[in-house]
This record gives sequence, C-alpha cells and structure tokens, in this order.
Amino acid sequence: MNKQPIGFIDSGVGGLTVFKEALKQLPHENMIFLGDQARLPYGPRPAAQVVDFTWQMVNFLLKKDIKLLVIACNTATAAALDIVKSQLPIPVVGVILPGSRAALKVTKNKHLGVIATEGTVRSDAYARTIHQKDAAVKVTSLAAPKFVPVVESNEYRSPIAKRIVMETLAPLKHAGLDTLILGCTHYPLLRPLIQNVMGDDITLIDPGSETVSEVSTLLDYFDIANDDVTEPKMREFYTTGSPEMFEQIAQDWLQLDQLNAQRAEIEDLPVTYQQTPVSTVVVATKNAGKAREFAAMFAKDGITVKSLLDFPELESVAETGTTFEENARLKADGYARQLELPVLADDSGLQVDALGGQPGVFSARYAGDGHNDAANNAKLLSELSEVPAEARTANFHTTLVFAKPNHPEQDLVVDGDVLGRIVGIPRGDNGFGYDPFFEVEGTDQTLAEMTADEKNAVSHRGNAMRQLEQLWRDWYSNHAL
Ligand SMILES: O=P(O)(O)OP(=O)(O)OP(=O)(O)OC[C@H]1O[C@@H](n2cnc3c(O)ncnc32)[C@H](O)[C@@H]1O
Ligand SMILES: [Mg+2]
Repeated sequence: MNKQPIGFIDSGVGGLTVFKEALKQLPHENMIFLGDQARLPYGPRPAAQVVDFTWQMVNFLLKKDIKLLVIACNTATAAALDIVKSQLPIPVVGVILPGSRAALKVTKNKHLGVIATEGTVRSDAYARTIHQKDAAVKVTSLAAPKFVPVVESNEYRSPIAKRIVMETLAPLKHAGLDTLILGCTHYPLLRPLIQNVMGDDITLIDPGSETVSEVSTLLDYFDIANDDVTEPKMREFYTTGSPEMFEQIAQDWLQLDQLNAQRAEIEDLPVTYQQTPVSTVVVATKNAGKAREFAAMFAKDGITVKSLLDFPELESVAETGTTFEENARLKADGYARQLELPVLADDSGLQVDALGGQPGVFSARYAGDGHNDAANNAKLLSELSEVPAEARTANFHTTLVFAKPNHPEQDLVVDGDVLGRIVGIPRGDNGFGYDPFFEVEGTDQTLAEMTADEKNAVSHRGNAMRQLEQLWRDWYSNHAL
C-alpha cells in the first residue's frame, strides 16, 4: 500500500482530460495536478525550452513526494519523456505511446490521422511510434494550433470554437483515414465538435484513457497502488496562471465538489537537465565546394562546420542508393555511426530534362568513377550538343539528411530544388561542379556568376537549408524515443 500521490503535469488545463480518466479508473489514488498556464501554449516553443519547463514542473511535484509522474501533455511527452524517464527514480508515463497503441487497435484501413500542436507534429513522435509497431500504417498529421487557446479561454463550446474546428479539420475530411488521434490533451474538450466535423465513421482516440490504463498497470507492477478505500482522497490543483480561470474550467470538466486551485511559482525552480548549445555541426561531405557553402550558411548562427576533410580516418561510405534520399541517408547514418555524433549529409545532382533526368544521382561520376568536374561538364555538353537552347531545361536537386548515431528512424529529411537551363559556353568562376553551365531561371546568370550569398539565396542547397533551419535545433535536442 502506498498513499503517496500520483503527479500530473500539462502546459495548461488539457491534462485534466487525463486526470478525469484517472478519477474514473483509479478513484482510490491521491492525485496532484500542475498546469503551466502562465507559459502556455507549449506547441510553438522550441523543444529545448519545453524540456526546461517540464523539468521545472517535475521538480515542483517531486517536492510533493509523488510516486509516479504522468506527463499529460503531448508536446512535453514528445520533447522530454525520454530524458525525464532516464533521470527520475519513479515511473514516468507519457501520452504518445498509449495513444498510438489505442489507435492501432481500432484502425481497419490502416490509415490514421493525428491532430496535435506544432511541436508534436514537428517532432513526428506519433508517426515514429506508430511505425515502430506497424510500418504499413499510413499516418496523416495536422497541426491544430488554434485549439489550445480556444480551450484555455473557456470558449470550447462557443460558435467560435465550432468555426475554428471546422476550418482546421477541412484538410482531413476527405483524407481517407478511419481513426483520428486527439494528439493534444486539450482536444478531448472539443470532442463533440471534432466528431461532428469528421463524421460518425471516424473513430476518435483520446489517449487519456489508455494512458491511465498504463498507469494502473505500473502501479500494480511496482506494487505502489493505494488500496485504502476508506479515507477521502487528495485532489490538489496547481497552476502557474490564474487559479480562478483554472477552477472554472476544471470544475466544469471534472464535476468535483469544492475544487480549489492554488498558484504555483515554478519559474525559479532548477532546470535539472541543461542543454549545451550546439556550436559545431559535422557535414558528411568530401566536396570542398559543398562544405564551403554549408560553412557560410551555418556561420550566420555562430556555428562552425566540420566536414569529412576534418576526419580523414573515417571509412568511406559507398553511395550505392538509387535516389538522392537513399544516398543522403547512407552517408548521414554511416558517418554518424562512426563518429558517434549527429551528422548532416547532402546528396545532390543535376537533372536535365532532355536527358531524361540524367545525370541525377550519378552527377558526381557522370564521366566515370572518380571526381572530375571538367570531365563531367565535357560529357554533359557533348550529350546536349544536338539539343536546342530552349529545350535545355534542368534542375538542381538536393536532399539533406541529418542523422543521429544509431537512430536511422529519426533521420531528419528535407529537399531543395532550383530550376534553370544548361548553357553552351561556361560562364563565371565562382561555385563548383556544374555551376558555370547552370543558368538560373528568371535570371541571366549562371550559378558560377553569382556570389556565394546570391547562390545560397536561390540554390537547391539554400532552399533545403531554409527548411532545415526551422527544424534541426528541435530535432537535435530531442532525445531518442
Ligand atoms: O558525396 P559528397 O562527399 O558530399 O560529395 P559529392 O561531390 O560526391 O556529392 P554528391 O555525391 O552529392 O554528388 C553531387 C554532384 O553534383 C554536383 N553538384 C552538387 N551540388 C552542386 C552545386 O551546388 N553546384 C554545382 N554542382 C553541384 C557535384 O559537383 C557532384 O558532382
Ligand atoms: Mg558523392
């Protein structure tokens, strides 16, 4: 018998949907809830910050002597579950695995939808978790950033809520899914509206109930359940925001008598786990031209780039794939494993329409094995000798893959392209490779006539980097699920 409370944390009131399930399934347990309403929403925040805030909430509840922690927030689960779990002596339960499991149990057509915050969607945690269990399941994710504010402002039954739900879910209505995961603990409060928009054929999954089943299993497994059915149970509620606002929603949602919320000061509590800022990125390329471009792009954030030229002792990874992505993955995964560091790889090439997309993935060895830009360019010109100027359209493509050591399933993948045409006479001395022959669409300049900055502003690599910039820091600081 263990009378210590179970702790629940969330960015706001959403976690109460899990708490409500716990009241139903585990009525004899003492429970404490903490919502970080002052700093909500968590969805748009960088993962590293969500990790910090999560630790502050955890440290608040540890002082209350909790015996088990429920991270009743999808965004915090995606960002912090692993690290918190690895450092706490008590069991820790998140909501993503239980939610995924529940959805896999009910789907018939193996097409799942996930609606969640931007942070959760960006982390790809649901798709990853689902695919670890069944790689054949299709997962369609959609960020619904407007839902949390509607719930937190107690507007979740209003006509505004109805309109927001309708507009947000429109892209999913005809997507062909049969099951939709409510991948944010706030969303079950909008359940009737969501069901109405999606139609009765779609099964909605509220991860709360499955999460509490997992809690129940763990209480038994660790033999820490409270079997005392006599005395009244502790129901404590804390918020970093306004206790009155919290009470209104909680009272309404939980239907508890005498619900009292108290203000919690957690901002000054320690952040147990500090992220070290990233100062160096390894780019897995032997091509000095590429390395220079990445160095210039990362330098804007004060980050130093190292390339394979800095690590001559590494075993070469063969580019045996048939697509840019396959090759980029081979390079990123292969070198990350050897270096035991996150590694970024680029696989790129020129695709000429009149040559059926050639040289494509063979761009580096177009004229035969071994790198020789001059020979490659000469071959390109001879292949195009009969092709008139207007038919010499082409594009440069790159696929970038950022990989962590031994976690290929977490590879971050982005693409970039630039359109143009192949000119007959080379122009310009800048850049590298095929640059002097590639005239950028909408300009009269080849890539080799542009400065480094001008090229990065339009190039395939620059375009891919601009996407990567939005994603990589969060991904980098996310721990393996
Ligand atoms: O594999 P790593 O070591 O990164 O270096 P690589 O030069 O072999 O690179 P790829 O396998 O990706 O092959 C890309 C080919 O396309 C050419 N290429 C890629 N990006 C280019 C750019 O921005 N300008 C000109 N040529 C480019 C490059 O010179 C190569 O011949
Ligand atoms: Mg190569």
